[in-house]
Amino acid sequence: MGVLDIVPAGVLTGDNVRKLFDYAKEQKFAIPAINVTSSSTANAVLEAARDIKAPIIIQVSQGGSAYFAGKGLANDKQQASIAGAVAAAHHVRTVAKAYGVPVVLHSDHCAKKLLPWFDGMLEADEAYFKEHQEPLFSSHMLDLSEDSKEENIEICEKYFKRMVPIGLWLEMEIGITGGEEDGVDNSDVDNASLYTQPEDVWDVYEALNKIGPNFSIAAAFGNVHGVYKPGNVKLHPELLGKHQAYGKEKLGGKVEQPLYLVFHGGSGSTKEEIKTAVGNGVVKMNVDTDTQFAYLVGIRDFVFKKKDYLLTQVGNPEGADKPNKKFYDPRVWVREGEKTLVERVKEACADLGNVGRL
Ligand SMILES: O=C(CO)COP(=O)(O)O
Ligand SMILES: O=C[C@H](O)COP(=O)(O)O
Ligand SMILES: [Zn+2]
Ligand SMILES: [Zn+2]
Repeated sequence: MGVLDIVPAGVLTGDNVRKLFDYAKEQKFAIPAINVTSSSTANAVLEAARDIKAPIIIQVSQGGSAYFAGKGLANDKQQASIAGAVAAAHHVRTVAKAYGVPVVLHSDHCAKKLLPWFDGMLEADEAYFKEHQEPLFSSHMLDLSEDSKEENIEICEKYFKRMVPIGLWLEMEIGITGGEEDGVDNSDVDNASLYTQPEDVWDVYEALNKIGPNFSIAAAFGNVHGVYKPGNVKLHPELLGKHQAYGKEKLGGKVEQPLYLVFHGGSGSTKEEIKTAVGNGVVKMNVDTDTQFAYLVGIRDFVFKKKDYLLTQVGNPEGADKPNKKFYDPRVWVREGEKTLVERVKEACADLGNVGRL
């Protein structure tokens, strides 16, 4: 039995998202969530998943969404981020089935000041639901981790009540991911906020579970966005086991790992840290910085290697009259970045045990 016996290929919504995460938890693997900024990066992620027969998560950040629509657009009211997220979603929906893999289509961190972006996406989900009986996206993240726990939970409850009837999954953050995300600079937050307490995770679970079961929690265990020199980041994925044990006890011992947990700041993590996290019920690991770098590598190497073919439209070491079109065509040099990105996505899947799962 594999994932395709449980859910179909293409973008998953509603209970299919939970079925996929349940299967992952049961089989002790997790799915990487790769941030994309263009059809090129989205296609490379799908290509990797197809090649290794794995489900995949594609996500857009608020800044990535704006980029998807075009940096030349104004974004003062989040209009570019809304349009870009919707465009990315339609693109992924259109091609995902052709790649033959199940896809969770997700939006990343949304802090309080970015809620108009969330509202715009939710309106697009509701409109899509009216026509297709499912939302446009699979899931969205709310990140009120900078606010008080009470306010964080309250805002999540409010949105989750609107998301449940149309079959949207909610990811929320409690405890803070360090580093930077969408202009929210968390590089100076106090150390305790980087490690969420089991009681706080339970409070979130209890509140949201009253509304529906389709939600996940990004509990902090020292996670930081970005890649820093070794030793700078102290990840404690074993703490996630404590959240699961606390939840199990509160639920009367009936459910072994009641929480769906999300690992932020996946880039730069060791294989061992990733393994421990997955063992403790992480079903999704976000990777952005490492895949950004991977996308550059292929393009960078191509440009360095073919430099003498890229300086003029006509004329290269093979002759002054030789045209260089087949070197500067973006389908050639951007493709080189796609190839190295494909390989990095495959590596993330392998680290998470997400290979040959279809
Ligand atoms: O958590 C992330 C996106 O939400 C990705 O973090 P990294 O850029 O550290 O991989
Ligand atoms: O939040 C972390 C992700 O890496 C998103 O980054 P971004 O806001 O630069 O797109
Ligand atoms: Zn955050
Ligand atoms: Zn993150």
